[in-house]
Amino acid sequence: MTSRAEIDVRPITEAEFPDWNRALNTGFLQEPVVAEEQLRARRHQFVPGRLLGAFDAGRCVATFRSFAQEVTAVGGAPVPADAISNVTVSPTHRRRGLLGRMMARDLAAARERGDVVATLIAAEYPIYGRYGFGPATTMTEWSVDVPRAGLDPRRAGPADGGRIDLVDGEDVRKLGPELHDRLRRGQPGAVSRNEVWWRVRTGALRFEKEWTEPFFAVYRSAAGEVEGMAAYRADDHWGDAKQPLNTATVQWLIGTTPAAERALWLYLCSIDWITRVRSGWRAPDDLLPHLLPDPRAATIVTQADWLWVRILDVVRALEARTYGAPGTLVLEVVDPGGPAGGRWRLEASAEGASCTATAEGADLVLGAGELATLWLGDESAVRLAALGRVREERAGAARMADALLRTSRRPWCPDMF
Ligand SMILES: CC(=O)SCCNC(=O)CCNC(=O)[C@H](O)C(C)(C)COP(=O)(O)OP(=O)(O)OC[C@H]1O[C@@H](n2cnc3c(N)ncnc32)[C@H](O)[C@@H]1OP(=O)(O)O
Repeated sequence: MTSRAEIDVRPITEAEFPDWNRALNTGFLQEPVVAEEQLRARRHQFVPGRLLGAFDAGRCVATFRSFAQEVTAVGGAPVPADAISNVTVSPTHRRRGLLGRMMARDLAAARERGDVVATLIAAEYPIYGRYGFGPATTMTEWSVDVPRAGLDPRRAGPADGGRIDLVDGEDVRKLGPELHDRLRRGQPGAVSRNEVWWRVRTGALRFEKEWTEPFFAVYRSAAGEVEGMAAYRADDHWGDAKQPLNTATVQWLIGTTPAAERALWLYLCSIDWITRVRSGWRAPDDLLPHLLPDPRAATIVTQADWLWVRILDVVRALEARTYGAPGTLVLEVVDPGGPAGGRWRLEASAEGASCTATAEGADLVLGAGELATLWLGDESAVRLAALGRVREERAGAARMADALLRTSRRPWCPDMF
C-alpha cells in the first residue's frame, strides 16, 4: 500500500474531472460510472483550484469541493462564505488523514481569499467539529395528516386576494432568483443560490440520470407581486377501499411574506387526493403547524442540525451582525492553530458592533465551534454553559451573551448543498 506521504492532495485539473466524479460517486455509494451527459452538466461546477482530490498511484481516491457563497448574518448582511461540499474518501483510504489534509488546505485558501466563514451540511454529526465547525441552524421536517388538520374542504384559494398559479421550469428560472434574493436578505442562515442551483432544480442541467419535473406553484399577492414559490411532487397511492391516499412532498418552499407562506401551505393541504404533506426542510419555528386549525395534525418526522459554520474571521463575523441589546462582552476563543483563536472584545449597540483583539480578562471562554454555534443566534450560551461547553469567567456573562446574540425568530438555511 502507498504510504501516507505519497498520496498527493491537490487541486484537480479539468482533465481529471471524470476520475474525480467516479471517486465522488464511489464515496457516496452511488453507481461509480458517471454518464457523459451528467458529467457535462456537473462540469458547470468546475472552478479551477476549488476542487481538491487525493491521488494514489494516479487514481483519485478522495474528493472535496468548495465554492463561493454568501450566508446571511443576523440583521440581513450577506457574509462571504467558503461553502464546502462533495467531501468523500474512498472506503479503501479511510482514516488515513485525507479529509484532514483536504480541509486544512481549503480553509487556509478561504482565509487567504478573505472569506469570513466556511459552511457545510454535515452527512454525519461527528465529522466536522474537530475542524472548528459548529452546528448553527436546525432543520425540522413535518408530516401533515391532512384530514386531521381541520381545514374547510370548500375553501377555494387564498382568502387575501392573492392567487396561486402552477408554472413550468422556465418560469421558475425567470421568477425564482429575484424572489429568493429577497427572501435571503431577510433570513439569517439563508445561503445564496447560483444560476446552476436553479437550472438543476428545473431540469435544465441533469446532475443525476433520473429527473422528472415536479409541480411548481407561485403565489402572487393581491397587488400582483410574486411573494412565494414551491416545488412539490406527489406519489400515486390508493387504499384498498379505492380511496386516494397520496402524499405531496415539498422539495422547497419559500415565501417573502407570512401571507405567501400561509397561501402556499394551505394550497398544499387542500389538493384533492392528497392526504399527507411532507414539508421538506423547514426552520424549527416555521409557521406551518399553526396555520392548521389542529396543529397536532403536523408531526415532526425529522429534526437535526443543518448548516454548520466555521468562523474564519472573528472581527468581520461579529461586526457583520446586529444584536438584540447593547452590551460589551470579552470572548476568549480557543482554536488551536486556527484563525478564530484569541481574546475578542465585542461592543454591541444600536449603531452596530465593533470587535477588537484585547488583552482584557475574558467574560466567556469557548471553542471556535461554540462561537460558530452562537453566531446565527440559534443556540443559547446559558445552555452551552450548562453542558460545560462554554465557561463563564464573570457571573451572568452567558445570560448577557444570550441577550446580545439570540434572535426572536430562529435562523434557517433552506438549502442542502
Ligand atoms: C460537506 C459534505 O460533503 S458531508 C459528506 C461527508 N462524506 C461522507 O459522509 C461520505 C462517506 N465518508 C467518507 O467519505 C469519509 O469517511 C470521510 C470523508 C467522512 C472522512 O474521511 P477520512 O479521510 O477517513 O478522515 P480523516 O482520516 O482525515 O479523519 C480525521 C479524523 O476524523 C475522524 N472521522 C472521520 N470521519 C468520521 C466519521 N464519519 N465519524 C466519526 N469520526 C470520523 C477520524 O477518526 C479522524 O479522527 P482522529 O484524528 O482522532 O484519528
